[in-house]
Amino acid sequence: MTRFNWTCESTDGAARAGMLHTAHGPVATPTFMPVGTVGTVKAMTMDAVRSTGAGIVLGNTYHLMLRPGAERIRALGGLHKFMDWPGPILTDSGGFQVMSLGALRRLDQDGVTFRSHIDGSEHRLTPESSTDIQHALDATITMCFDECPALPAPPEAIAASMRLSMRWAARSRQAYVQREGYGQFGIVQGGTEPELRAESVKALTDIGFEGYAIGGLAVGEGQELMFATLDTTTPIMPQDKPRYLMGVGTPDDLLGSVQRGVDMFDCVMPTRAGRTARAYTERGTLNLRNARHATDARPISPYCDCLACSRHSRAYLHHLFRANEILGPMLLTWHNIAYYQRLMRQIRQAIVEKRLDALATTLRAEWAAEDW
Ligand SMILES: CO[C@@H]1O[C@H](CNc2nc3cc4c(=O)[nH]c(N)nc4cc3[nH]2)[C@@H](O)[C@H]1O
Ligand SMILES: [Zn+2]
Repeated sequence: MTRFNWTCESTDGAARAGMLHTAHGPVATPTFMPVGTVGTVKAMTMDAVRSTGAGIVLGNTYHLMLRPGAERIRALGGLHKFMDWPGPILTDSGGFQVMSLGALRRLDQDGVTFRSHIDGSEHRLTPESSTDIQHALDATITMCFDECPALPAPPEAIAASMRLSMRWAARSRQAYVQREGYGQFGIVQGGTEPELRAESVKALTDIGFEGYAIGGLAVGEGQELMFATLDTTTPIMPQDKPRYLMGVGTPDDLLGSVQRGVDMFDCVMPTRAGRTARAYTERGTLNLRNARHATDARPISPYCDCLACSRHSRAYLHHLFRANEILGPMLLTWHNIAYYQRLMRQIRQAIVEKRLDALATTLRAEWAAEDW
C-alpha cells in the first residue's frame, strides 16, 4: 500500500512543484481540484473530468450527509465507487457550508445545529460526526471540522473563532481513523491577523496532520488582503507538507498563490462560469451569450484540446446558450476545467524550469490583452 506523503520535486522562489502520493493514486502539485459537491462535477461525466488531466476532486460533507446520506454511500461502497472516480477525493468538513447554506444555525462550543436547505430537517455537526461522515464516504483526504468567520470582523472575534477551531481540530484528529495512503488536513484560521495565523499554525503542527489548509479566506476580503495573509502564513507552515488554499480562485489568484507557496486549490468558479456562458481563456474571460459571438466560427481557444474547442465554434456555444440547451453548460464546463488544468500544468513546468516569474509576466499580459 502507498504511504500518504507529499514530495517536493522543484522550487522556484516560494513556489513548489511536487507529487502527492495517496491510496487512490498520485497527484502532481500545484493542483486544481474540480468541485464535485454532491458527488458530481456539475454538468461533466467523470471521464470528461479525467480527460482534462484533473487528478483529484472535491466533495462536501454538508451536501452528501443531507442527500443521499453518508450511510447510504458507505453501504454502496464509498464515494469513489458511487461516483465512479477511482482517483483521490478530498471532502470538506461541512462547517463552512453550514454557515453559507444551512438555515437557522446554532453554533455552540461543541458543534453546530442547523436545518437542511433542502427540506428543513434538523441536523447537527460536531468534529466527531464530521470526521465519521468523511470516513463513511471513504474520503482520501479528510478536512478538520472548523469554523470560518465572516470577514471583516474585530480581532477578538477572529481570535475566539480561531481558538474554537483549534479545539475542534484536536477533536477531529482524535476521531480520525488512520489508514495507509489516507490523510487528514488541519485548517489554519486567524483571519488576516499575522499573530493569530501564527498561533493557529503552531496549534495545528503541535497536533500533527498530513497536510495543512489555509481557511478563512476567499470570503470577500479581496486579493490584496488574501495575498498579504499568504505572505505571512505560508512561510511559517511546514515546508514538507502540502498546503491547500480553500475556495480559491481565479487564474490570477492561483498564479499569485502558487508564487506564495500554495500547492492545492479548489474553486466553484470554472464550473459555475461554465453554466453561465462565461468562458475562461488565455485572453481573459468571454461571455458567450454576447451577440458578437453569434457568427464566430473560431474555437473558444486555439490552445485547447477540449471537446468544445476541438469540435465546435464560439457561434455554436453562443447558439446553445441562447437556446438554453443542456449541451451548452456541459461543453463550456468541460472547457473551463480543461483551461484550469492546462494552466496548472504550465505553472508546474515553469517551476521545474525555474522560470515562473517570466511565465507570470506573460500570463498577466495575455489575460489583459484583447480577445483574438
Ligand atoms: C468567494 O466565493 C464563494 O466563497 C466560496 C469560496 N471560498 C471559500 N473560503 C473557504 C474557507 C473555508 C474554511 O475556512 N474552512 C472550510 N472547512 N472550508 C472552507 C471553504 C471555503 N471556500 C465559494 O463557495 C463561493 O461561493
Ligand atoms: Zn476548450
